[in-house]
Amino acid sequence: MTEHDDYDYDRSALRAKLAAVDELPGSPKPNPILSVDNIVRRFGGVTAVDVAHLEVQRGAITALIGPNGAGKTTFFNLITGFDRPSSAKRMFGPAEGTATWTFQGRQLASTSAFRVAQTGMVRTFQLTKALARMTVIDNMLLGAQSQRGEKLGVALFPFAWRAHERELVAKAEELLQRFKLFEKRNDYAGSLSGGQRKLLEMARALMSDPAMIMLDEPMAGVNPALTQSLLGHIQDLRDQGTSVLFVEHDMHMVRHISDWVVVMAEGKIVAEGQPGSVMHNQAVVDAYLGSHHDQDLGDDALLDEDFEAAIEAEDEQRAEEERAVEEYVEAVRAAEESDEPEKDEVRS
Ligand SMILES: Nc1ncnc2c1ncn2[C@@H]1O[C@H](COP(=O)(O)OP(=O)(O)OP(=O)(O)O)[C@@H](O)[C@H]1O
Repeated sequence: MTEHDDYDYDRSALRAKLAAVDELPGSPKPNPILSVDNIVRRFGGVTAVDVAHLEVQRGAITALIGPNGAGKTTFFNLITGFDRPSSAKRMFGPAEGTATWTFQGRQLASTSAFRVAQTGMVRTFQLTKALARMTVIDNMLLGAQSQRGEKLGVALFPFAWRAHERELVAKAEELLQRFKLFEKRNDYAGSLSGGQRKLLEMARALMSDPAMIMLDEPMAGVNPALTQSLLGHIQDLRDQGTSVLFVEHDMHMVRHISDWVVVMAEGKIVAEGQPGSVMHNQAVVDAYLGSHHDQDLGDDALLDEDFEAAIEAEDEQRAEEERAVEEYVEAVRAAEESDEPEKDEVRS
């Protein structure tokens, strides 16, 4: 949770400010928590992300939408340190802009996922195989680790370390109660339903009191009974001081809870605006229609080739993501080990 004085706890005041923002790609915000410039990511011949400028308003629930393959997940991976931008392409003359992004005024380019989380920008990530084999409570404690390094003294004094551990378990249990997962605390995370996994991913991210939480498709696979409570949780987070950036295909959710919508297509930001108006924007209509009409559906050979390439890219993407999450978990564990006093020391 952020302690910034300039956080708009009053949502109508926030919306009034956003109503005055130009509905144009890259438009400046009155109080940005995140600002991104010149971020490009290519996979072979595909330019997955090519964002010239984007500002995300502090205190807002911002939705990032766009057709399949628009680059939303890749963009998330880049700014959270789970992926690296492609190096700037040298043209004749000066280099093409260098990727830079700042979060709460801190430069984050070339920062590892673990360090990014320590700055307060925390994303949810799916349960990889290793995480699925851990219990629910252990998943929660893992979520707290990005914060531990900052607690000076905890690493040095065993009594402080023990008290801190107790504090973390209490906090984890409180969050599990809030997300109705307490009864599952000792179950393997892999045994949870799709909706419960989403709740765990969110609860885990909240262990470090992030200033901004980033949710990748929070509604995917969630049954209707849980939808309402998830929406409620997200709005509560905002009201209590956490800015929210989320990727979602479910337009009902986007309209229902977001204060601002950013639209991506073919790697670029093509529109921004308030949820009630942005979908009428011509660039958005074109992006969504274009995504279904740009293939020659009569050419079976082309279709097969495209299909195979798409499947391959998806497999590669999944494997990359799994690798990045495992790397993150390793970094967390290494930090944990260096924090943890020797067992003898703890007993003494
Ligand atoms: N690791 C990878 N290897 C190859 N291509 C990739 C990889 N990751 C992403 N891509 C490609 O980059 C483009 C953008 O993908 P991305 O998943 O970021 O889009 P998206 O907007 O999140 O899509 P969706 O809404 O379908 O999840 C796609 O063409 C995708 O195939």
